[in-house]
Amino acid sequence: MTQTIQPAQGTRAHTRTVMVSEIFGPTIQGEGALIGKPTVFVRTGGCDYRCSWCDSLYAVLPEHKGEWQAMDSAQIFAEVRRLSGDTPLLVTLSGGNPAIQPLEELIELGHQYGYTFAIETQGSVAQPWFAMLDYLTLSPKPPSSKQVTRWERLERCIVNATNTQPNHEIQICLKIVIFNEEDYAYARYVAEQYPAFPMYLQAGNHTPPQTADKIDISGILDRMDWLIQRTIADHWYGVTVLPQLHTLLWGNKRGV
Ligand SMILES: C[S@@+](CC[C@H](N)C(=O)[O-])C[C@H]1O[C@@H](n2cnc3c(N)ncnc32)[C@H](O)[C@@H]1O
Ligand SMILES: Nc1nc2[nH]cc(C(=O)O)c2c(=O)[nH]1
Ligand code: SF4
Ligand SMILES: [Mg+2]
Repeated sequence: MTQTIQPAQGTRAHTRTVMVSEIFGPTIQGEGALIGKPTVFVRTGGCDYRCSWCDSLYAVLPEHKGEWQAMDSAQIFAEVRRLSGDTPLLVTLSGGNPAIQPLEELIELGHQYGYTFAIETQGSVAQPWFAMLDYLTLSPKPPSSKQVTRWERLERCIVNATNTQPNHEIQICLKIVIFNEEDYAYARYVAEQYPAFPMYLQAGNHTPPQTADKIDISGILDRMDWLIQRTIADHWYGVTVLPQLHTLLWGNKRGV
């Protein structure tokens, strides 16, 4: 799409705001490659997907827009600094889909103060600023989500992320939520396409906030047990199988 709105004369393009659903932490990263690491989350509002089992619909659906706030990077970073007691740490950008927000300035600002940045995104929107990230988690959605993967877009995310400055390194991984055999087959396919990237399989939570009042931890652990047996039966030893640690600890609670 061509840019139709030009900033007014004298207006710096960097005043673009980010739609924010919540900023919280420090807590631990509960998922994937950085599981257990202290982090502050910046959760943006708005998503181009509607996963059937999404656990963060309050950051996805337009009816929650009234709860979101348009913030500039200085405001977001001030809140990150306040929460972290001015001590640099890992900032995790999630959502919604954070890739539809202008986050490059926040990353640039945070880097100046020693903060590092990870993003969680489904790989449906590629941004040039992915190359500025320290960690990129691509979480393409399996059939149970009822979303359709645009493979060329996932590929574009990787191309953009690897187009780094000479002195910068980014770690890329894949994380796929699994509910059933079809999802598992999808994950096998993705791993085959991208053998260079570590693959994390995440046991799905079938009781996200909108579908049940109470979380079914033993059901999630049963699914994880099945998933472990499934990978071992296939001799798939390069994979890592994980739960959502925050879900085991704190259930469907928000802001943790
Ligand atoms: C809420 S999403 C936000 C970031 C981005 N939209 C994405 O999906 O990667 C963050 C992570 O939570 C995972 N997730 C969402 N709902 C889940 C559920 N019910 N069980 C397990 N993981 C879930 C997503 O697959 C994604 O890896
Ligand atoms: N502790 C914790 N870890 C997480 N990892 C990914 C999350 C997300 O919603 O993106 C999340 C979250 O909401 N909380
Ligand atoms: S892509 Fe992520 S935030 Fe969007 S609906 Fe799916 S799980 Fe939720
Ligand atoms: Mg979550």
